[in-house]
Amino acid sequence: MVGMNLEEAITLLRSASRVHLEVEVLPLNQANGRILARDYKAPISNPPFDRSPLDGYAFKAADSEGASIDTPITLKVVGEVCAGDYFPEEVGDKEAVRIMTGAPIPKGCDCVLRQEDTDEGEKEVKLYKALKPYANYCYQGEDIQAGTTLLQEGEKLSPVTLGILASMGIEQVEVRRKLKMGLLCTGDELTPLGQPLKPGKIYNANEVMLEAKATALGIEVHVFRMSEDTAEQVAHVLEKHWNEVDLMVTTGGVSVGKKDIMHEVIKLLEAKRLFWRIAMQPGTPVLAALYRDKLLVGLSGNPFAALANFELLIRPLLAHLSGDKSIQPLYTEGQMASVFLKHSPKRRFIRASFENGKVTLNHNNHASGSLYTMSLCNALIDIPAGTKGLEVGDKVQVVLI
Ligand SMILES: Nc1nc2c(c(=O)[nH]1)N[C@H]1C(S)=C(S)[C@@H](COP(=O)(O)OP(=O)(O)OC[C@H]3O[C@@H](n4cnc5c(N)ncnc54)[C@H](O)[C@@H]3O)O[C@H]1N2
Ligand code: MOO
Repeated sequence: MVGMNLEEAITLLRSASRVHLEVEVLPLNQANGRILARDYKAPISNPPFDRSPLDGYAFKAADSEGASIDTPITLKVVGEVCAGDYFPEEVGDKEAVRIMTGAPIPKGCDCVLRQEDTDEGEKEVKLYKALKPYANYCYQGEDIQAGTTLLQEGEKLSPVTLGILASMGIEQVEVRRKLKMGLLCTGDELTPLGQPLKPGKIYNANEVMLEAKATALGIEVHVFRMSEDTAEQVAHVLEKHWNEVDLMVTTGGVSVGKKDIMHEVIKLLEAKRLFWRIAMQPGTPVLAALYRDKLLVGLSGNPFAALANFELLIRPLLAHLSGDKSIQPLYTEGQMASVFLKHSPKRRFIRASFENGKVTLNHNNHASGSLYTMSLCNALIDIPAGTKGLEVGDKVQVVLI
């Protein structure tokens, strides 16, 4: 079998390079999706005070004993408290305070009766229901106790965790800076968007696709271009921008043809080649090297192969380097709802749709140069080497993408 096992390649890349993501301090509204650089403890309790969960009346539960529709109990209303206010005095026996949802429960009260169970009186209130102590009573700190470890270093911030930090009055967070990935698409045939196609030329599909893919994973993508497709020019561009990124990904020029210049680029840079070729199809001819402690990974130029290389090899690497485990590829099991007749002498990944455990092939075009048929797909089927074909009902491993 030509090439390294995919999992071994991932392990090798992960262990070959180390990046240091410095700490940044960001306001909460810019920190969604970032990785925390330290633990966060609760500086205050939440709620910060005992509060009412209802609009009604607060009083001592003992004063409502025996109250019912037929035998109401009357209490004197000594004041009113809305959310945002507080009632400054202690409430005495046989007294009640008109209280709104979210308002602090005044001293001397141990329950809240909803206004629907009263006559909603202003000066006096008739209670139609007896309450037990601490009925309808939200305790200080029942959500979060001051001092609790809320979030831990390495956690990824989400809208919910940002909301929790905000509820604690925390304005800014210490997070790791984003991982920076350089992206350079090689190939003389590539025509920038907006320019007419000359004979033999094509538009650059990989650049925008991989930039969008990596950006969606929370990576800061730096796109580089070269003026001519020569090993010298590519080596020059990579060298020039090497310090701006944490790893560099290229596409094209990794196979065996005359213009497969990435092999020469590695030599010119005097980078250490880690491997060439992975035992997978598409995307076999991946080339990886280490240069000044950073990785250079050259993906196949064929757009579907570049996508498969990105999802299966680059994505686990980005998860490792960025510290964001949530961007790991998601493997699951599915059952074939279509047939795939081809023999797979190599480990093969084919595009498919995965829904409710069923794996469907939408078409027969699996060519690594065809991207269009990928547009309806959300998964890759991982077909082990030596598989004769897939029948309806066969169990398969799928990678969700
Ligand atoms: N004699 C052999 N020829 C090939 C072999 C082999 O083993 N022996 N391997 C084939 C396989 S498999 C693949 S995959 C390709 C990989 O080639 P490269 O990674 O070197 O890529 P290129 O040759 O530069 O391009 C391949 C294909 O993709 C198009 N392309 C390139 N870049 C882009 C882009 N940014 N956007 C859209 N399309 C792109 C390019 O025009 C070519 O058609 O090699 C096989 N050959
Ligand atoms: O490895 Mo290539 O991507 O099969 O076409």
